[in-house]
Amino acid sequence: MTPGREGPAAHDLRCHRGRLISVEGISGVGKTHLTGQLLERHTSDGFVVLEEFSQRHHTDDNDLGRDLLRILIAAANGDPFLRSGHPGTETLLLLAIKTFDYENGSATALAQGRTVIEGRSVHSTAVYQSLIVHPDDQSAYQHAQLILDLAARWRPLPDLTILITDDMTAAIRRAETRDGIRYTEQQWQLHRRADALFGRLAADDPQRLTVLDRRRLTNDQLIDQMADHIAAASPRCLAETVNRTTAPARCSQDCQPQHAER
Ligand SMILES: Nc1ncnc2c1ncn2[C@@H]1O[C@H](COP(=O)(O)OP(=O)(O)O)[C@@H](O)[C@H]1O
Ligand SMILES: Cc1cn([C@H]2C[C@H](O)[C@@H](COP(=O)(O)OP(=O)(O)O)O2)c(=O)[nH]c1=O
Repeated sequence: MTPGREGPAAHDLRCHRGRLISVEGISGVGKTHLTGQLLERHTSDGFVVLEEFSQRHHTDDNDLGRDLLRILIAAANGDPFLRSGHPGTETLLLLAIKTFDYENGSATALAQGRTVIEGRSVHSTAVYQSLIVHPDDQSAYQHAQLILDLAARWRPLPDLTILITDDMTAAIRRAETRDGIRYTEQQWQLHRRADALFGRLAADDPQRLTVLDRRRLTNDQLIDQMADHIAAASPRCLAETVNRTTAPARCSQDCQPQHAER
């Protein structure tokens, strides 16, 4: 340690764990498709993919995260937005699932230096749960920040969130075709608000959230840019800061702080 200093300043901390990445965006935007193609092209990069939230990728594996998801889906009685009428309970269970993902799988993979990609992570919970609770967009936005802040107290936020965007109608129609369903007007409205709220959260935190717009990029460009952004992402050892409040740093188990190179 440098004489006369008590320790490294927060901005001097560097992390040795792997990168924690999430892929977010409204239904049908291509998260699963693009992540699959990314993995096919980067087989040697040691990526670990988690898609715990997905109701379509739901399997019978016996673990706590999937058990919690099963309970949520059963209680929601077919509602694609997992609404059982108890939004606080749902939100805490969804955050419990994401904390479980971290404790059960991601933490070990990250400690081994591997890159973990979460298909939908805490930003999805923040967006959809706050929209359900708050009919007005400003209150929903503030509530989303609270949910992110709460999440960051229990597990690290992703080092990088890739937000895939597209024409909203085209994306939702793809999800309808894929799932063989038709969303109601009220559900379309929720997708519309989710699209806007994801965008607002991304505009607030451009260092953490990168927007890739399918309207402006070819498929190959999208996948290349996802790979480039992931390669450039740095694992964060710093205390997570959301909405100007500081949650405890959660990376002490994953990495050793050291002096940054100057
Ligand atoms: N670039 C693409 N080319 C062909 N099909 C695509 C493409 N992107 C998405 N799709 C299809 O559109 C549907 C929605 O994409 P998906 O990746 O499942 O979205 P998400 O995971 O974001 O909900 C799927 O049936 C998928 O196969
Ligand atoms: C994570 C999360 C998802 N959802 C909704 C959004 C999506 O409609 C659905 C997620 O299902 P998923 O299978 O991940 O959808 P997609 O691949 O189409 O993006 O659950 C919530 O309502 N609340 C949440 O906290």
